[in-house]
Amino acid sequence: MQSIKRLPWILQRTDQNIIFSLKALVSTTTSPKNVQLKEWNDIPGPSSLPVIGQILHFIPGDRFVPGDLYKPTEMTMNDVLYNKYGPIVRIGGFFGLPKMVYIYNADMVEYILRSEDQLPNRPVFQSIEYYRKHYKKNKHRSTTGTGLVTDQGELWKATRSTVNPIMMNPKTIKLYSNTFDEVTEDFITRLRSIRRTDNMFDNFRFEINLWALESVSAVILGTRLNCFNTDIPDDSPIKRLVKSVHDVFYMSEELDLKPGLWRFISTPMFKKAMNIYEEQSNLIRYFMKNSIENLKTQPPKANEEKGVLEKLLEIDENVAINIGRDSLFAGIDTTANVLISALHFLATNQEKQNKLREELKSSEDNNLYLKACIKESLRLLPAVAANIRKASRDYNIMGYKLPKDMIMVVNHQTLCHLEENYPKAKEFIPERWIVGKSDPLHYGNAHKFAYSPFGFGTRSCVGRRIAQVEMEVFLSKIIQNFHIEWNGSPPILKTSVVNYFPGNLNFVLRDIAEK
Ligand code: HEM
Repeated sequence: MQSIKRLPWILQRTDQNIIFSLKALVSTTTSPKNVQLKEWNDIPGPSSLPVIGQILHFIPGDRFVPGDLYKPTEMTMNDVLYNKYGPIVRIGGFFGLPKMVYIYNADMVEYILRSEDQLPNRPVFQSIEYYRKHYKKNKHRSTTGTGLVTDQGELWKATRSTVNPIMMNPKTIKLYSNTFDEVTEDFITRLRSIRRTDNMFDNFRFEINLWALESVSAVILGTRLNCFNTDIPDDSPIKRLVKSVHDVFYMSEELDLKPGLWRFISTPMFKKAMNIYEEQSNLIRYFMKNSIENLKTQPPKANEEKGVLEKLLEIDENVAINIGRDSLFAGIDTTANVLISALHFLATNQEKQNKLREELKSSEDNNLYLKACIKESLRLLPAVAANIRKASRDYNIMGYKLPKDMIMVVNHQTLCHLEENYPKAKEFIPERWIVGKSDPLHYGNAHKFAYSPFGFGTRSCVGRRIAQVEMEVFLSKIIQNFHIEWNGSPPILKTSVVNYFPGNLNFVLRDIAEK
């Protein structure tokens, strides 16, 4: 039954209207008017067979089956696509995977992102959107706003304009600097208490995720969750939530970014995903409810600037809950994974690590090198490899006609790895963010749309300022307390909804005093 009910929703989604600025429509053309535009099918891309489409590229390969997009290891899937097919690649249109174009040309990226900046439609989390809006067993199903991650159009705009002045306000976010300091100091105490005799950890990733949850919830829930207590059982809401963030990203990748029939029938993967989304939704509601109740029982603070949750609650409790849900989903693995990659780059570039430590020891308080290390980590390994938009009109891109509703994946990770944008592109060189214009390494020599780790424009990351302060505090305290090394073979990058290094994280953390 579910299959019959779900299909009209998908058709309905493709109808969703986006108001598009006529100015953008007429202002840019990308090929002369008299040239006959080619169709989507003509775009280069992995070979396709009748009925099964490109599926053979997505399954393990051997000499009869290409399999080149099945968990590529040496290169990310984006690098494989760019190297094989060039700056525009056709993917999808089979087995429920919608027709998409992947774009690796910075001028085109700029053109698309600027054109789609009125009411940008980012159709990434379709299975989560389905859960939030349509899944019958969802106890808190809403027919009105479901959050920034899953709403589109005017509904999205209404929430975003409510939230922007609060979450994007540097003064409000600065209020949390001391809290982030305390969180990170407590984290360091925990690291010391659980560190093995070889100065390594059983599950470093989980520890950083706990730190990320503790930090972001200090803002979003207005309270400390005390994630670092050593006696928290494995089935506690805190540990279940951290696990669920990873599980939700994993399920979303399986359903939303890969071929699959869940859009038509209830596959086992679909059922599993709905249970996982439900678990996360319940957990976040549990934390939100506790925080809201606590706030209501506290006496009003005289002359004190109100925090994010208080401000949101004054406007609308539903918006506060939706933002809480999105932030605890989008603000944990992202921040944690960027910091893991920053630590890895610093561990494998000891002279840069020492330089950073020297800066932190000095009396300079602008921390230019610290900020440069974070930018460089985001360049080499952004948490999210690409930004995604659904076309609000027909496009003419590099001689191809991309019809309205086409999903356009505009990549920045691959653009950041090109020498034409960043000389010595594969090397970790934080200095490129500091040196003057005359230096060939100067970041400003790159196309300005090569680097956009937090997205673009009105739909860019709403947690960016929070993440920025969190990451600076984390990295500065860790580097001042520990000498970081990496023990073992280099990690392999997994490109998913969020990039990460799967498997064990072999960091060695020695106390600075020991060195
Ligand atoms: C280093 C950490 C982070 C990175 C790299 C990152 C990156 C991104 C990117 C690329 C987008 C999509 C932007 C677009 O489509 O143009 C996004 C959206 C979003 N992020 Fe982040 N993010 C980070 C941390 C956070 C944090 C800490 C929070 C919450 C406190 C957060 C909440 C969100 C939300 C709610 C959206 C959806 C915004 C909308 O659609 O209006 N993110 N993020």
